[in-house]
Amino acid sequence: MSSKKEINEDLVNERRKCNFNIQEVTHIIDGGVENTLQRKKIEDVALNGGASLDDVPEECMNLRERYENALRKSCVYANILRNELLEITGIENFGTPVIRRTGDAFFKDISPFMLHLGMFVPTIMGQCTAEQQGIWLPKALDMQIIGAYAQTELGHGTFIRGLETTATYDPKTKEFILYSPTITSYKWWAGGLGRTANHCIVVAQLYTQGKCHGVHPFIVQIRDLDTHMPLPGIKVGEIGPRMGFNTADNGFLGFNHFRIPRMNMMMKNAQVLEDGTYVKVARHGKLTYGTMVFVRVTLVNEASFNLSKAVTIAVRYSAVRRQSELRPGSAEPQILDYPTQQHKLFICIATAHAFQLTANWLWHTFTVVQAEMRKGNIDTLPELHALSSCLKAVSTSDAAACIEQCRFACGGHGYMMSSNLPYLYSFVAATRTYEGDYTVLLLQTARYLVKAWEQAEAKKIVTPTVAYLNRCFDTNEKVAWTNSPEGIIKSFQAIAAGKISLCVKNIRQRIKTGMDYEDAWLMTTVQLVSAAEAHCRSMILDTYWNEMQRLTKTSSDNVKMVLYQLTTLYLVYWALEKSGDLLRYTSITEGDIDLLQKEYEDLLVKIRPNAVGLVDAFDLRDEILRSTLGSYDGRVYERLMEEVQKNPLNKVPVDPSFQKYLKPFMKSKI
Ligand SMILES: CCCCCCCCCCCCCCC/C=C/C(=O)SCCNC(=O)CCNC(=O)[C@H](O)C(C)(C)COP(=O)(O)OP(=O)(O)OC[C@H]1O[C@@H](n2cnc3c(N)ncnc32)[C@H](O)[C@@H]1OP(=O)(O)O
Ligand SMILES: Cc1cc2nc3c(=O)[nH]c(=O)nc-3n(C[C@H](O)[C@H](O)[C@H](O)COP(=O)(O)OP(=O)(O)OC[C@H]3O[C@@H](n4cnc5c(N)ncnc54)[C@H](O)[C@@H]3O)c2cc1C
Repeated sequence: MSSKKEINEDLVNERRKCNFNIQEVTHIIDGGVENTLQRKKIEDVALNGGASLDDVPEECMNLRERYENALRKSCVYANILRNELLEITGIENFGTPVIRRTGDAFFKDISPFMLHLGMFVPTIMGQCTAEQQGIWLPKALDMQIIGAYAQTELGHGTFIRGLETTATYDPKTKEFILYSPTITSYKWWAGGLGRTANHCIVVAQLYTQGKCHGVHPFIVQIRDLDTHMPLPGIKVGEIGPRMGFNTADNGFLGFNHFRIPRMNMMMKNAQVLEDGTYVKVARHGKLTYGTMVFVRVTLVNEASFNLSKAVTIAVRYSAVRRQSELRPGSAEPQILDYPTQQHKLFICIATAHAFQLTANWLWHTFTVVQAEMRKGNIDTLPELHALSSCLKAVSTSDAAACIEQCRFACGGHGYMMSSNLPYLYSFVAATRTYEGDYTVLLLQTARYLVKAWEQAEAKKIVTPTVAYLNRCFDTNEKVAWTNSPEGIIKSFQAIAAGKISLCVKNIRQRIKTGMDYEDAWLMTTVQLVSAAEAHCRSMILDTYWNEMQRLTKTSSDNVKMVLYQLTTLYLVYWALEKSGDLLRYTSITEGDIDLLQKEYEDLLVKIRPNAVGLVDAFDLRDEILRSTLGSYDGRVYERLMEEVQKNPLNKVPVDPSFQKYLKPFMKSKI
């Protein structure tokens, strides 16, 4: 066993082998040297302030202890956030992913404040008038009030128009009356709502002057600010243990004719005047869904970040772990030397990069669309919605699959909570469902693609992200296959165009047989989901390749080389995964596929010496990784043993239940 301060010898050797400048890659991932410096500064402040490393692991606590512990740490963390971190970033950047990341040093699971910061505050920013923001925002940012986002109900999550909670305007008292008419109308799932929040945003059907105007957001105080008792007319509680998110106190909420002032309707996009007149302010009906678009955009970043943590853990562990023998009697190899292990892991490194660059690009697109909308131009919103929907769906789904692969790569120890891989998986698995389920969001993108196809058919110019449709439209022939990054990207666009074309053809054929449009659409949805996924993959491949080319223009040769290898690995991996589609929509042959397979295997060999360097370049501090398997020093076995000492079950040599149950049972006669 190595002494405490020593770094595992295999990891030392791996780092010696690394042939590129790790810091350079870190700067690329962070988006520049300045960003790296800023991130490090934020981490120093946040973590030196006392990142609460628990004496007892969170997973060894009971439900109540876990919640209380999470709340205790949330208060410590929020104090650092409001007193120190916001000064560094500026209040306008309070939601920056860099700040969000430091939270992981405090919480293995989730903070009960996450939804306050992640949705309550952004909704006030996005859905309130300037006057309303003046009232709510300072209190929310200073955490004098703590909020949740209660949209989903027991009966409806996806179909927002089907929500049942009502908000009926009473002009006599100038109040809205909130009511939960059925069991299925109870709000369900909102994070932070069960025990922590004293306010929440409630999405409800707005009634005024006898007419329903659809769903609108309201800000509602649900608990007394002093006693924290639920206010009369409010029924609120925790929904119970779940696969992850167990310290987020996800809650339920019902209203019994609960009154709120008129001005608690969030009035940026629509208003109810004192006399009850309904006034629509926004030029687009779906602007009330704005917070969801914002969070979907941020979730691509989340997918990348969480995957980078998982693959850092799995690659470091694979360098330390030795198992089996290649030849009788030979020394046991590092498991990272097995090509099958490299196949599991290197694609995860590349995927984390691909999503990070795509997330940055998407965030930039989001800010441009926001700026346009502030000027009154809403033309680019449908494209943003289509983009954010498919990128959220595919990135969260792929990240969850990759994290699970990282767990497989760590064998039995990956199944330990202390590896952190189960936490990462359950967190990211939820992101595939919340903020819009995978299938549902891909179908939203498909709507956009079908319209874009019809525009291309009518020889109209389509928006930039589907511009390939104009080019592909007339091709009845298969696209010529070329094995180059550009060739693979072009082929993926051909796959997407071919699939969209087929969907349109099938919808039209079904209509010809007498189906109405809705049924024809419904019957084609399996293909529509596949078309939207293909479109999304072509976008990710294109963005990853082009952004990496741009970002490495001035890099040193070895950095250029290793990042080129990784980007190519990603392109070739997906070409192989989708070889059936390539055979269908391009001129690729079986021989070309054999060559791709060979190229893929060669790339694994080339990347192998730099694998540890590549994960080190994510520059994830041990406090943020929180893994017995993945720490920088590679003291895997020592940490697993240390963790055992913290397990409350091991505090006494004989468990009291022995006397209570086991002994009497063993002594009893059959
Ligand atoms: C410490 C620092 C912290 C910093 C914070 C960082 C945080 C980062 C992490 C954040 C984590 C947050 C945790 C979140 C936890 C989870 C929260 C939730 O899940 S909240 C609830 C979310 N719910 C959903 O997402 C529901 C999904 N459903 C929908 O979005 C919609 O109902 C629907 C799009 C599926 C359908 O809506 P509907 O009204 O029925 O529309 P139509 O299908 O009829 O479409 C009509 C038309 O509108 C277009 N459309 C739909 N949505 C939008 C939109 N958002 N924007 C623009 N346009 C939209 C649609 O495409 C149609 O267009 P058309 O032209 O007619 O085809
Ligand atoms: C951990 C977690 C945290 C959450 N936090 C919050 C929160 O803070 N606030 C909040 O308001 N909500 C929250 N939610 C709720 C979340 O937004 C919803 O669960 C999510 O939007 C999915 O909706 P649903 O549960 O109604 O699923 P459903 O819509 O019932 O989906 C079930 C299945 O039906 C399919 N399906 C549904 N509609 C269609 C369709 N039109 N076409 C094809 N297939 C369809 C789906 O693909 C899925 O396979 C949270 C959920 C989770 C898991």
